[in-house]
Amino acid sequence: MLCLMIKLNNELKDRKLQVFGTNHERKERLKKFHGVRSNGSNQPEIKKKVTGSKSNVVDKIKAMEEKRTERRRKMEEEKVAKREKAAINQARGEGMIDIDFQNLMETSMISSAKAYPHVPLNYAKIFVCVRKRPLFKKEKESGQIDCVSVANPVIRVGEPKYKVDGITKFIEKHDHRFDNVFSHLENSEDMYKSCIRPMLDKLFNDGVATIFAYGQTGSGKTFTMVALQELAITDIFSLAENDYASLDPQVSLSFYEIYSGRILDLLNNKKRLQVLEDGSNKIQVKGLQEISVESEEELKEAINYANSIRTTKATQANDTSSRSHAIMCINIRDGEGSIIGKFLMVDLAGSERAQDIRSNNRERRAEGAEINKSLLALKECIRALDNAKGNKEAHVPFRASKLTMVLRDSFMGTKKNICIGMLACVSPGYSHADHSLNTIRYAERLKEFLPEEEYAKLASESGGSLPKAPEKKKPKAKKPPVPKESKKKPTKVITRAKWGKIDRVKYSEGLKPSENVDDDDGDDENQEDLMRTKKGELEDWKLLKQTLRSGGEDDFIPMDLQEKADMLLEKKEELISKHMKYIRQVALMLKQEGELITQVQGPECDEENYVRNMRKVVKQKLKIYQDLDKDLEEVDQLMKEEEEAYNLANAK
Ligand SMILES: Nc1ncnc2c1ncn2[C@@H]1O[C@H](COP(=O)(O)OP(=O)(O)OP(=O)(O)O)[C@@H](O)[C@H]1O
Repeated sequence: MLCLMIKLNNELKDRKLQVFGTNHERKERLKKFHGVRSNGSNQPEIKKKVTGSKSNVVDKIKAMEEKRTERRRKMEEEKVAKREKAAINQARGEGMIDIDFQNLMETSMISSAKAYPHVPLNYAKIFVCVRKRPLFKKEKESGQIDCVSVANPVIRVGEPKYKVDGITKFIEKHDHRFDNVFSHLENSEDMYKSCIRPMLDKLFNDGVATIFAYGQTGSGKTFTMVALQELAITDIFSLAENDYASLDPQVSLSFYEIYSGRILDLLNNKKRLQVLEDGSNKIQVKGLQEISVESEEELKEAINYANSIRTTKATQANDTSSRSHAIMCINIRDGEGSIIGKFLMVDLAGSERAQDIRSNNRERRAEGAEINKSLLALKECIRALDNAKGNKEAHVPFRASKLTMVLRDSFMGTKKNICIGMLACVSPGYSHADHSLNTIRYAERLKEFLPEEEYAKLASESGGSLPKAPEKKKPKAKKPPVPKESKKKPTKVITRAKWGKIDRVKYSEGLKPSENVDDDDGDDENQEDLMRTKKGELEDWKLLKQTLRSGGEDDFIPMDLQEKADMLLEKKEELISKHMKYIRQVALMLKQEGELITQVQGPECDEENYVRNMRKVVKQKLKIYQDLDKDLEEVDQLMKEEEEAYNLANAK
């Protein structure tokens, strides 16, 4: 053992190796020096290992380099493709578009191959359609991308978004199904054929057909309504003169707008009207003019005129943005003058105006609050009607807003054939995606839609086809017609329109339109109706708020602000009408004062009479101004409260 150790030590020393450790360790050290593996083989174990790993690393590096080159090649290709696309966009006159989003959007569009033919909408009492307007040149120039695609009855909004990393772009797709949807390639005639034409027979058969156009400013509501009106008028006259000639139908028109809670007659110098509910629960727009028309041209001219004087304001989206709800009502009366059918087309104010309730301008806030309330009320009325499934006892909260109040007959009148159509209009630009989605969601909540299989069956039975022709450019809107006063042929005007029989008054050139209307101020019966109307409005609005709250739909509405804005608007209206009444009274008193002065300065010089009567006048005036001051103080206080509610809502 010792000998072995000495031998091993010597060998180790000869080879300049270290001599510590056990004999086994010494032997291993020597073996290692001679390149002998511990299993006894002569294979250079370690050497091989080193050589193997080196080749792996080289392979890996090579693969990585290849990948990098491929990645660079792809990036370069993408850059070139982007440059090419940008050049194409530029050549088309389109602005600086985000090419990534443009590419993503193009691959996210719904395929029109999936589209069903449009279904004629006489199968439903309530129908809801969506129309997408084309992207305008100036929108393309400003870098807008089309984010809306259509495959009837589905509409898809692609919402451009960033992932949480804040860099990666993606498109969130939102698909929604309706009764019919129309792409920008389809024109108003396509829409008319399936949506409006099927309901016109109802107008001659104890029916009320009401069409609404809903959507954001500039989405094409007025464009659609005007085109549909023109087409409908031609057919209404054709039906009246041919199919239903035996009824001796008479066509008449009324046209008014609701702006900031005020009802203004568009056929009578925007005269302010009142909506009142009488003792027998009939809703009347007091003093509304109804013009009896003899021909298609006369009707179109009157409608053009009314459309041209609507309350509008230029916005970024639209040169003439409507701030009011416009209600066109064509009445069909039989030879006796009784109404046999009504056709209403309601061009609603821009839906995003409802958000003006948060504006920093009080007037805009008041407009916004009113629009908000009326659009919510409209939604609830249509929904209630859909849920009622024909149950006449079901409560429809039509009194909740002026808009729904004047449309009572559209929801629950005595007519047999009621039909409601909602045409939701959307703008295609991606910066409007939010608004387009809001419009679509509003429209979607109005009714329950047919399951896809049933729709498919209906569509295949209808035999309709999907028109693809690009929309022809419509001629510019006609100039407002010559005011009625200077028209050569006098038109018949019907005052005090009633739902039943009417009394006709010849419209003469010398007569100012306002002279046709009664002034009901100070009328006791009127006051009673007014109180009833206000009470009904408050009750239904309260009910509507409860419904919204229970459905979790009031989260986004600053209800306190809405309440205060409503109260302020109401009080302001009351104040102004009182003030006007006082001015008339004071004017009478001034006349009386003048007479008293003349008398006291005259030869009779009855001073006692002068003093006695002047004191009466002064007392009356003091009372009037005290009353006025009280109302002014209330309005002042409400303005402060409304301002506080606004600050609170915006602080949330
Ligand atoms: N389908 C369409 N095809 C071609 N042009 C359209 C279409 N829809 C709308 N337009 C054009 O878009 C512009 C805005 O349309 P329109 O006035 O109808 O919008 P709106 O929704 O009524 O807006 P507002 O609520 O502000 O009144 C108009 O110049 C109109 O001619």
